[in-house]
Amino acid sequence: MAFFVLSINPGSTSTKVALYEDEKLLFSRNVDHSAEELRPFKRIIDQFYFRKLIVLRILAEEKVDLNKLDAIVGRGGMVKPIEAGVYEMNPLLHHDLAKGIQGEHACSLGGLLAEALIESNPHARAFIADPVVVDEMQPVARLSGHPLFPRKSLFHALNQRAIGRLHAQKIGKKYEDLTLVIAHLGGGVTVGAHRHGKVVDVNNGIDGDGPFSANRSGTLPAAAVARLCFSEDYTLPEVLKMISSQGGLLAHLGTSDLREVEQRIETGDEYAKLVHEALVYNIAKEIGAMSTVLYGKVDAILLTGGIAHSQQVIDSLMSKISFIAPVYVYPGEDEMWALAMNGLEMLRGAPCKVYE
Ligand SMILES: Nc1ncnc2c1ncn2[C@@H]1O[C@H](COP(=O)(O)OP(=O)(O)OP(=O)(O)O)[C@@H](O)[C@H]1O
Ligand SMILES: CCCC(=O)O
Repeated sequence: MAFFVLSINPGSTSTKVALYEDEKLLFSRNVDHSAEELRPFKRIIDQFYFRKLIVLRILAEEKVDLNKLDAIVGRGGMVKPIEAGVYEMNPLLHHDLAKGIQGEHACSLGGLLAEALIESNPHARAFIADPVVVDEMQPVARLSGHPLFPRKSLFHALNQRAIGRLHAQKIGKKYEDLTLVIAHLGGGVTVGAHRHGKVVDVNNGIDGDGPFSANRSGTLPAAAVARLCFSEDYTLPEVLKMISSQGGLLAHLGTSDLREVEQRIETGDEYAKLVHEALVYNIAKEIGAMSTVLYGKVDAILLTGGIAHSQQVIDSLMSKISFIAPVYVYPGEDEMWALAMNGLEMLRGAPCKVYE
């Protein structure tokens, strides 16, 4: 008997939905959200009905009967630090996703949407898989320069691991046997040091750590941020938004769409060109840093995420990092497939992890 599994992936700039019949993709849809469209929502949890309507509209257009689904797997979520794996929705997981106990991120809506959409279908199951809070960091990587501010593992765990596995499969090896630097270049940018199947260090993509991205600030000069916080010109939510959703390309150029930035460069916009160069420069620096975490013994550098579609970014990155290790480009992401396959494994009887 075939299983029907729906994947839902709310990203910071998009909502992606895909349906699989066992391993076969039936459809995949992506709806982009402009910064203007998302601006009215004070908190990400406030986007729940907006995103739910988008998913329902896609399902109606694709003529999908919710009662025919066996599982929905949502990307998750800012819950407790947990090991990699698949977790079935339960009341505690619902609570922690809705509250965003480690902060706000669009992906927290994934599990909540999965759960809400199976409400009228008692035979279906709702899961999250390899959430952004997967934490395998080595002890030395957890220390920042002050004990009050330990470094946290918050990254594109699902896609980084899926691309690591895909690459290993392509070269006929096991992911667990490789050392890889994997850079996810999307709405957020995270660069992970993967040592034999564990992500031993990674920049925290959302809290102001590492390169800036489409809409995140990345690392900022700490003292300048502290002064701004006490200037009384900004509230805490405003400063947090600056860091996690209104920084990067968006703050510099008023758009989080790299395609638009590249069009502006073509029309001679010098500032857009400088920001584009700075984007690449900072990503390259982080890749260099993660290569030292692996003592320079890097089997490959893998570039993935929406920004990896840009030939301009790839060419410019290559010139800075190809001396480290062979570079492979996997544009976009394999998250939809990874979500569905994780759900399928559970339906076929694999043990599911319990969030507690
Ligand atoms: N063909 C392309 N050329 C250049 N840039 C692109 C292309 N396609 C997408 N992008 C850029 O990629 C970024 C979005 O990447 P992506 O879709 O991976 O983000 P997301 O899924 O919303 O968030 P995240 O990846 O952090 O979960 C945007 O800046 C977008 O303009
Ligand atoms: C917290 C996951 C990484 C990102 O979206 O930047």
